[in-house]
Amino acid sequence: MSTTSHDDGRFSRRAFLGAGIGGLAVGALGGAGGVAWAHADADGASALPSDGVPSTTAYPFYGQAHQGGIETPQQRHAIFAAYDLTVSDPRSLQVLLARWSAAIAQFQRGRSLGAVEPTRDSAVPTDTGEAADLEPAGLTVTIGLGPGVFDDRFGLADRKPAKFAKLPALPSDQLDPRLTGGDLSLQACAEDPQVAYHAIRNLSRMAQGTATVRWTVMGFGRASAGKGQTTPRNLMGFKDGTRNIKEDADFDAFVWHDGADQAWMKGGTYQVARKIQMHIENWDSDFIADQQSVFGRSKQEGAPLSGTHEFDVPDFAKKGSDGELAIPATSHVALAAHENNGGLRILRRSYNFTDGMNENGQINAGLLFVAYMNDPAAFVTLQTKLGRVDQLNEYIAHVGSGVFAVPPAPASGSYVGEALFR
Ligand SMILES: C=CC1=C(C)c2cc3[nH]c(cc4nc(cc5[nH]c(cc1n2)c(C)c5CCC(=O)O)C(CCC(=O)O)=C4C)c(C)c3C=C
Ligand SMILES: [Fe+2]
Repeated sequence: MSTTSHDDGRFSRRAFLGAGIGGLAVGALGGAGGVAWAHADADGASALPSDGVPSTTAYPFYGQAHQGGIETPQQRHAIFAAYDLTVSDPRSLQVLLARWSAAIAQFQRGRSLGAVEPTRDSAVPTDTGEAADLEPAGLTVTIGLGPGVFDDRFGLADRKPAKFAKLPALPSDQLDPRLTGGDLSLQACAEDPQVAYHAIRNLSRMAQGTATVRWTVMGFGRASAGKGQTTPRNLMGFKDGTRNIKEDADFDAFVWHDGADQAWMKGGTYQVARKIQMHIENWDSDFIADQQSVFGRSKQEGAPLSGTHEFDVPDFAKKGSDGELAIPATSHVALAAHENNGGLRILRRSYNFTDGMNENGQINAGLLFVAYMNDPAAFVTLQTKLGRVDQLNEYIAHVGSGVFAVPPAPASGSYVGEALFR
């Protein structure tokens, strides 16, 4: 009996996919052999890496050392939103942070804000309802405070952490002002995109009269790996996140704020978000040797060009038989590696995004690069170097940008950032 079709001759979805890859596609390519995906199962059907958390997972919001969505195993989907505050009194900001915190605690438990179907005919539903029958899906919503929170509007200037400021102009920046900055940020991540969407939609609704959405990015697939997770691929087809921060000791050293200059930030961190457009058509027409040179890694395995396996430690001094460095000095990893940056490291928690096609029919897609670190200067140092000479620059453009201070998680009954106002 065939393992790829039903007895009645109907094709199963798996069989259809198998035929597409092994049959139809091969025919269309004039007989070129297909390559089995790393996770293909016995009958050739593609099985996705199964390292997402179960949909019933509900992460606690209160009483944690850190907000969720940072060290949390990276969920498959994300929506990032930056907001402008339209008020200028600290009380309104406090109320918004308190209301957001209470709502996020509900959402992370898989609950709605209130009745989806109120009993009174004239009542407007508090919750929009699209997550009513969905599981919590490992939702985390992370709140960040932009540099504007510490300007003269809210009387909080003396609470600004010493290292926190707007990002400076960086080499190769092609920032669109409409996708840049923000007084507040929300990062919603979940295994179900509708759960993340519901959170941002309802939190934005709650902000009416206090804050307006400035820019958003809808991430549809994780493009970084956390501890124990399979390394996913970005839209350039390369494994992304192989050498990410994964150990607790590295989180302590490079991610968590020690609260030394501002006690309210202890256990918090800084978030850098960049919307990075990819010139995908150019990339797709580049030859493989150049693609691998750009990253300094092989495409299929993700190995450093000095080695064989994904997790081999890169040898940046190794030369090939031609006398050239195996990992080019201007490759992305040679420039970004901690070995070549005085030990400096950041946590990457990025997502692929697509905005469809632009008016010229070109694919409008890229990387929602999100990174966490205990000093934003780490990003500035790396991006100053990358922006100058990274081979990758030919294929990308940084179009959106924001930096946010992320307070620790609130105690039970409190709210994110409460200690800032004490
Ligand atoms: C300023 C920091 C970084 C930006 C911006 C950035 C953009 C960016 N990166 C990729 C793809 C890959 N990056 C990889 C490694 C890597 N990238 C950074 C930093 C930035 N990347 C660091 C610190 C590292 C680790 C370097 C190392 O220690 O070896 C990799 C290789 C696999 C991995 O280790 O993750 C890929 C692939 C894209 C596509 C991109 C912008 C669109
Ligand atoms: Fe990178």
